[in-house]
Amino acid sequence: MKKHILVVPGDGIGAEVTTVGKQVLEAIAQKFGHEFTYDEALIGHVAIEATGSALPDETLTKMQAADAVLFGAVGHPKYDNDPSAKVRPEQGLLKMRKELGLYANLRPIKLFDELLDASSIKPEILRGADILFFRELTGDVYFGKRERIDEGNTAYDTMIYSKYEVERIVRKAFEAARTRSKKLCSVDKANVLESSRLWREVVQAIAPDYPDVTVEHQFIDAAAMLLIKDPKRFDVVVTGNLFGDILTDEASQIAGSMGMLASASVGDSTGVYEPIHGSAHDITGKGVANPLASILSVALLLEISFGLKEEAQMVIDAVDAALKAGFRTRDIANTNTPSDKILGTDAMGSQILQYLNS
Ligand SMILES: NC(=O)C1=CN([C@@H]2O[C@H](COP(=O)(O)OP(=O)(O)OC[C@H]3O[C@@H](n4cnc5c(N)ncnc54)[C@H](O)[C@@H]3O)[C@@H](O)[C@H]2O)C=CC1
Ligand SMILES: CC(C)CC(=O)C(=O)O
Ligand SMILES: [Mg+2]
Repeated sequence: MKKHILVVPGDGIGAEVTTVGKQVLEAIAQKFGHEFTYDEALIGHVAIEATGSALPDETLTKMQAADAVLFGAVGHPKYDNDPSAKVRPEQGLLKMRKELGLYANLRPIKLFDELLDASSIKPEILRGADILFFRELTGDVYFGKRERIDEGNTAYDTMIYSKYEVERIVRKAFEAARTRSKKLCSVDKANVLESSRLWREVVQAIAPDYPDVTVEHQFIDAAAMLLIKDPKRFDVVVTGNLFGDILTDEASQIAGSMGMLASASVGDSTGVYEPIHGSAHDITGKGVANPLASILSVALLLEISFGLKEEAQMVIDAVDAALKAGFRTRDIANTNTPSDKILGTDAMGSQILQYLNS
């Protein structure tokens, strides 16, 4: 199979982990006789420095032309601590999602058995947890009107959803629920927010089209609590952009670390595959970032954009094998397990490549 992949490392550890992700793609190409070609493009802080824009036109054009995008992360402490900055790295990410029509962000939360002890949640609560989040990605408060008024002393952001935006993501979630345990949980704040009441109305209207799927509704605050109390009660979860952003960072603790969670952003055109984590300033440049989220994003890319199920499974098996052999990056190491072999980013990548090349 011939495919063209655009690698967009972005900022901070984004560059460190996508380097490994690309090596994994190439190892798969070699093993299975595929011809993958690659290009790179700028986004985020590095793009602002080079061009003045967080998403240069050239990057967007390359994204539109690619068969898939492997994305790292954006963000720089300079902006986090300067609320007045007008051009910001995160604008590049949001614009990319909007321009490419990436309205569905799939975030699988799957705990590898070997990491049962890496989480701060009790193993008996965690064992068997397997959740698929559908986070709406091009609407909500991230895209509504925002403004400073009252001479800068007051600010507002608008949480806004249209029916069609809710319907398309909810239908995707129902379809996925059909292929899993036929349970869908929709998360909103319909006891307070009008946009959430619209969300719930749409879910209720669509539900009869999927009579084989049992639907439950949870308010975001209760859902956040239940996720930790009893993660196994969830299977497919669908929610808005903001709630999905927050809930999935929380859910990363079910999988052991932010460094374990991959995602697929899909919709109207090229799919973008990205870890759920950010640029992680606190560990940038130290060579300790966990590359497994990027590697598992490669597995999603292979399966979803290219339909290469066997290749995707081999990547997951490689991650499983490395964990079974006791290899850990710092974030998933258990200080009580002396047999853990703690590796840096590249060395963990090498373990995965060794498996794929064997
Ligand atoms: N998709 C994106 O590009 C995202 C960008 N950001 C940006 O990233 C910057 C940092 O934001 P934070 O709130 O610190 O979130 P973050 O996700 O970058 O980091 C949160 C914590 O998780 C750890 N962590 C994250 N990824 C890891 C990995 N692969 N291996 C080991 N540990 C890992 C970090 O060291 C940090 O302690 C900000 O500028 C923010 O705006 C944040 C989230 C998503
Ligand atoms: C930086 C945000 C715009 C994105 C984010 O936190 C995410 O997509 O998980
Ligand atoms: Mg986030």
